[in-house]
Amino acid sequence: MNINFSKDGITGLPKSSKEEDENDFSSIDFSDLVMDVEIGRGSFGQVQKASYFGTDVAVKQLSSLVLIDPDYFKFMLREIKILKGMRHPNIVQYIGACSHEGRYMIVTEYIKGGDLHQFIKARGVSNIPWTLRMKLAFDIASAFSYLHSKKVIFRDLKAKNILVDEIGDGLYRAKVIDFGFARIFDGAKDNNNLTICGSENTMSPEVIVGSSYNDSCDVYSYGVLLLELICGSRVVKTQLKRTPMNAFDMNLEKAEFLAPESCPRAFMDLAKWCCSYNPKDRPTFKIVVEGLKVLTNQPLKDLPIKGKSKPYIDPDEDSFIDPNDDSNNNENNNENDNEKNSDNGNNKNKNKNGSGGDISGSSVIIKADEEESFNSVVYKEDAVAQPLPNIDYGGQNKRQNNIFNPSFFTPPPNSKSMMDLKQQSSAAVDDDEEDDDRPSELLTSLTISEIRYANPKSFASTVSTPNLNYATILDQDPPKPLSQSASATILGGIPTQPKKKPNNKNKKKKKKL
Ligand SMILES: Nc1ncnc2c1ncn2[C@@H]1O[C@H](COP(=O)(O)OP(=O)(O)OP(=O)(O)O)[C@@H](O)[C@H]1O
Repeated sequence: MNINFSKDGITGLPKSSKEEDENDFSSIDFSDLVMDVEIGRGSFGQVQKASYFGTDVAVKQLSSLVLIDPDYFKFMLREIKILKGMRHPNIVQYIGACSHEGRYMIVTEYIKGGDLHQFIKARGVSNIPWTLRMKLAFDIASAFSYLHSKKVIFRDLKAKNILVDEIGDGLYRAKVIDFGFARIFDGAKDNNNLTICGSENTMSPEVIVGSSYNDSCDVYSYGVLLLELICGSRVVKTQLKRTPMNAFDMNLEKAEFLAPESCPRAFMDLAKWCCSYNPKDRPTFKIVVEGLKVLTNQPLKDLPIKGKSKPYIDPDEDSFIDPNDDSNNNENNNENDNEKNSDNGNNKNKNKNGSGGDISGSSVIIKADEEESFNSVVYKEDAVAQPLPNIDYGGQNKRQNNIFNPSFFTPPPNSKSMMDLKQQSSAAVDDDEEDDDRPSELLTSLTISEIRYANPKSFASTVSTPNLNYATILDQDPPKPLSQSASATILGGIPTQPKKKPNNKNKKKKKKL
């Protein structure tokens, strides 16, 4: 196995050929696994707990659809290729792979906590101490800083792909799972025409509109995740929903308004910085890690807080929200209620053994409709990458950028300045060979979430629906294929003036995928 040396030291993943990756399927003998209960289910198949020589492991089984579409196999091989090169305390540890009766499996360490989405939901975000929220944010940033240093883009960062491992009394560690969409990224060669993939809530604007993108798309998704840690997932999903009307830009003013008063100022600014519309304006994970290290090393009481929000007029709602009105104070009431009221006794994700899906002892329920927006989607973009549209906010077009190079992080003594770090981290790329990212026609006309083992009917109907793709998620009526012309359709709908109030009465029903 070759290690790729560069002038910065050892970077990149150990290289392996397709054959070597395929050979990994015999690195574990299936008969050595004692299979236990199902602990999760995703777009690619199911995950089961198992015992491997007495140690708990998680076994992700690829559905037999690999036999229909070799692209699944390609995604799985890529997951193996990337995972097996990873050694980081905040990334799930790969153990090996095997095949049995035509089913392919990836074996990783078993993480007993549930995912971050459930974690927030079960507790109510306002009950999670800021120190813990920032610690989890630090863990995730640390994992991603490592991933990006290995030239890996993850492309599907969302709360459901972060498991929260309880490592002691009240101590937690976040771990990144699910490298199904991860790929090795050669910036010079690759930043055009990468597959559009990710999850609706957290995809960066440039990915959604089919623009060229690079590893900073992960930073954007991380910013959305930070907003979930600050305001709660439901607030992000409903009140900060991004739309084609503003080119999928996040309304950071509104986010500022919705964030609880007690949120550390710097933590909020970090979330906003990561959600910068223009990828170049976002920090690198290296910078984020440095910043969060400073924040988490200080006593919470020493950190300036965000404080009361200024009055805010929501252009979407055309209504005035008074932050001093208690009924609007999400910190005191609605966050908790929002998160908990969504429980409806129908816990799709709860583990059969009571672990994983249920950290606090109380049931964790995810409504079916709520779960939809967390699904991973993939779409093949045949057209030339679209430029990221400019947005004119009528004199406020610096809205996203005015937090660039923020002064809130006080770098530790002797550390490099933020700008130095930013410049350094955009350093040379390695020359790792990577196969074409594009999936085949069959896969690309589907959302991966539709292709579930458990739902062969849905799969069959999707297969016979040509051009079902991301465009159908975007309130387009009638749904149009996101080919060259469809991209133009979406981009053409973007106003160059401040956002106008949409006519809610005539709002088209969103087509679910
Ligand atoms: N190592 C692990 N330890 C414990 N639980 C796990 C582990 N890996 C996965 N799971 C559980 O299985 C679920 C599905 O896993 P994973 O996200 O890898 O599947 P997927 O098919 O790639 O999902 P997606 O639809 O997000 O692409 C996770 O949400 C989690 O609950």
